[in-house]
Amino acid sequence: MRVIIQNDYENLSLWAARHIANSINAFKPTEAKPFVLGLPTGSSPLGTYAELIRLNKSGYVSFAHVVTFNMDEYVGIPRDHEQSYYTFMWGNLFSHIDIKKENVHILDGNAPDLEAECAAYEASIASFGGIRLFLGGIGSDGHIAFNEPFSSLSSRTRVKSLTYDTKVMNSRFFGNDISMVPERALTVGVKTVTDSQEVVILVNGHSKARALQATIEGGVSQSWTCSALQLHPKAIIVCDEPSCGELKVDTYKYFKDIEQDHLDVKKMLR
Ligand SMILES: N[C@@H]1[C@@H](O)[C@H](O)[C@@H](COP(=O)(O)O)O[C@@H]1O
Repeated sequence: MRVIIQNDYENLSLWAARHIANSINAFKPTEAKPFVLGLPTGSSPLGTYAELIRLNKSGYVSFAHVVTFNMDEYVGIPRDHEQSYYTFMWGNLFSHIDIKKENVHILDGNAPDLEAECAAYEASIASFGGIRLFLGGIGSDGHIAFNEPFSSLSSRTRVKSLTYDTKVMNSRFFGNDISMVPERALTVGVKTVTDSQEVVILVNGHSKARALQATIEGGVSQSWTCSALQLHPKAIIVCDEPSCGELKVDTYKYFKDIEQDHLDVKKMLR
């Protein structure tokens, strides 16, 4: 596992976006060989998306041959609801870049048969040869996508009931009214994420400090689904200083030292 510790959220976002853009450029995608990118919602990726938009508008990277799969979607709210992940993704990224509409994949939380929808999503990912890079965030209880604590570490895309904690956290987007937060979501599984060739997870702020500690220093456990990343051959955690508060001093120093030549976001622009 690599851990990139940036001073603040802005540099975390620049690092992640430039890493993604450089990965797309190095892959040299074409229509026949698209770059397959997994994407999250939430507040964590907003800065990364803003920088990806800027890099796209400046001509540094193109999404013309990028295929995306989003991590999750609420069940039972209309697609055009202001809190649907569909609305979030088009508002915060897709409408501002040169991606083709047909290359965007988002789970349909209103599908008549939710299980069939999830199975079709896994099949669609497989039809593109799997995901090349999965970008993710993390919940304060360590969930990735909506893989709540005690989700199987070999889980696949499925319907999940949201925990009370997650509903409380997400109620801030629903007028602070927990009863307005959907009870269920469709989500890719832990294994769907860890099957990707590379996983990049954004972790920022004090509220994520325990989750970061569990991700890096804890044992692999279904009680912190983020810990499954320890078994991944190419996982990168991009975090800020406030989220490092629960790490051992030695752990912190180790990653600062070993990554010291890879932290300067200015040097990432080619
Ligand atoms: N399903 C999403 C996750 O994908 C996200 O990582 C998490 C953290 O959100 P935030 O980035 O706003 O802290 O929230 C939700 O539960």
